[in-house]
Amino acid sequence: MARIGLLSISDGRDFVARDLVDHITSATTALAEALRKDGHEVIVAPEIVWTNELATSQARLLADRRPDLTIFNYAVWAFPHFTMLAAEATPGPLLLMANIDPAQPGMVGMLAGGGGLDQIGRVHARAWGDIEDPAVRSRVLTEVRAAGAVRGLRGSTFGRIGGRPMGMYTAVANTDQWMRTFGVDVEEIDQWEVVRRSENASQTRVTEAREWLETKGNVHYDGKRLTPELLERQIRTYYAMRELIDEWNLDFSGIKGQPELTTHFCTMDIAESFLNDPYDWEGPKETHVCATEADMDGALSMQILKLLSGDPVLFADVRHYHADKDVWDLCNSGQHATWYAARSDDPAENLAKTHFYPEVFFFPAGGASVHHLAAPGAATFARLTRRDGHYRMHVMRGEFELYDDATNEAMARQSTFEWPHAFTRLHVPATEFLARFGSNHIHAVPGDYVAELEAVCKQLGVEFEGFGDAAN
Ligand SMILES: C[C@H](O)[C@@H](O)[C@@H](O)C(=O)CO
Repeated sequence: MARIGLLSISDGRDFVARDLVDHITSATTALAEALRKDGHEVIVAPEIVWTNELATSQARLLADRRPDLTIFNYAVWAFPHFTMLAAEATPGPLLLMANIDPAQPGMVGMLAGGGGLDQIGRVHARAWGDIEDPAVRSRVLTEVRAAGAVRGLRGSTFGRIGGRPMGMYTAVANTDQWMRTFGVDVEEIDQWEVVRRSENASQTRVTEAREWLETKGNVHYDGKRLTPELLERQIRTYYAMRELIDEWNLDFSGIKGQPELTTHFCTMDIAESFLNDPYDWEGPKETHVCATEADMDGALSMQILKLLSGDPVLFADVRHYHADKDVWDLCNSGQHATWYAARSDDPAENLAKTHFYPEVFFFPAGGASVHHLAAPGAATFARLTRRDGHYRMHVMRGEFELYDDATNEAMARQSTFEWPHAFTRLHVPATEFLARFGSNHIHAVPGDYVAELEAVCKQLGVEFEGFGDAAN
C-alpha cells in the first residue's frame, strides 16, 4: 500500500476558478476513489489551487504527510506557474494526470505544466484519460507501485557481511553513490561476526531445524562434506544472520562467503535460502533479501524487485546457455530461495522438491547446497549495473521452463548438478544478451514488472535498458 498526495490545479482567474469547482471536485473524487479501491491511502489537498499562494501552501500540506507519490490533477486549464510552485514544494516523485474532456482543456494544462517542469529538469511522469478505463488505471497504478518501491529504498540499510569476493568488481558499489541515488546506507560487518555468533543459538532450536529439513526436504548425507554436524553449523549461521539483522536493523544484506567461509567454516547456502524465503522451519516470516557473494548491486536489484512484487527474489549466476534449446541455465553457487521449487505458500510443497546435497569441490568446508529446479512460469529479470560510473538497469522478460525428468537431469548435469537451476527462455537473442549484459549475476521475480521497473528508473534517475521485448 502506498500513500498518495492528490492536488488539483485550476485556472488563476477567480471568476473562472469559481465556476470550475464542481467539475474539478468530481474528477478528484473519482481519482481518489479509484486509488483507494486498490488499497492505497489517498490524501486530498483541502483546497483547489487557483492562486500562487495556494500552490505552495497546499503542496506543503501534502508534503508534510510524506506521500510516496504526489499526483497533480488537471481536469481544467491550469495556470502553469501553479504547477511549478507546487512542484517546488513537493520533494518526492510526481505524476501529472489529465482528464481527456473536449469541453475542458485539462490536457493542455498538463502539457503546459509538464513542459515547464521539463525546462527546469524536474522529473515527472504523466498519465491521461478516464480513471475508470482499465488501461489508464493501470498506468497510474504502475507509477504508484514504482513510487512505493523507491520510497521503500530510501532510508534503508544494506548489511554487507565481508567484502569483495574473489576479485569481483561487479559485486562492489560506491556507498556515496548509493546514498545519493538510492538513499541507502551500507553497514559493513566482518564475517567473523557470523562465525562468532553461530555459537549463540540453543541446541534445541538447531536440532529442531535440522529435523525439519530432514523431514520436509531430501537431505543427502555423505559422512564427509555433508554431515548432521555441518548442516547444524549452517543452521547456526542462519540464526547468526538473524541476530545481525535485528541488532543492526538491516533491511537487506549480502554475505561474501567465498573463499573464507566456504573453505574454512561452511557455505552460507542454508542461511541465504531461508533468509530469502517467506518462511523458515519456525513458520511464515517476511522475506529478507540476502545476496550471495555480498553482491551489492545484485542485492539492490533484488530489494527493488521485492518492494515491487512482495515475492522472494531469485539470485543466480548466468551459468550456461543451452544453444540447442535457446534456454539459459540460471544457477547459483549453492542456493536459490526454496520457494522457487514449487512457488507454494506451503513450505512442504517446495521442500519436497528440494535436495540438500554435499557441497562440491569449490567449497572444502562443506555443508549442504540447496538444489531444486525452478517451477515453470513467466518472470521479469533485472540487474542494476554501471557503465562508466553511471547506473543503468538491465530488464527483460522470460519464462522458467521444465522438461521431462531425463531432460531436466541431463541439462542440470552439464553445469553443477548439486546447485539450484532455473532453466530460462529469455526474450532476447543470446548474442545480444552476452554482448550487452554487465554482470555475472541476474535476478528475477515471477510476473511482469517491466513497466514498474521503467518507472522506478525514471524516478531514481537511472538509465532503463530494456532488452528484447522490454526495450522501449
Ligand atoms: C565456482 C565459483 O566459486 C562460484 O561462486 C561462481 O560460479 C560464482 O558464483 C560467480 O558469481
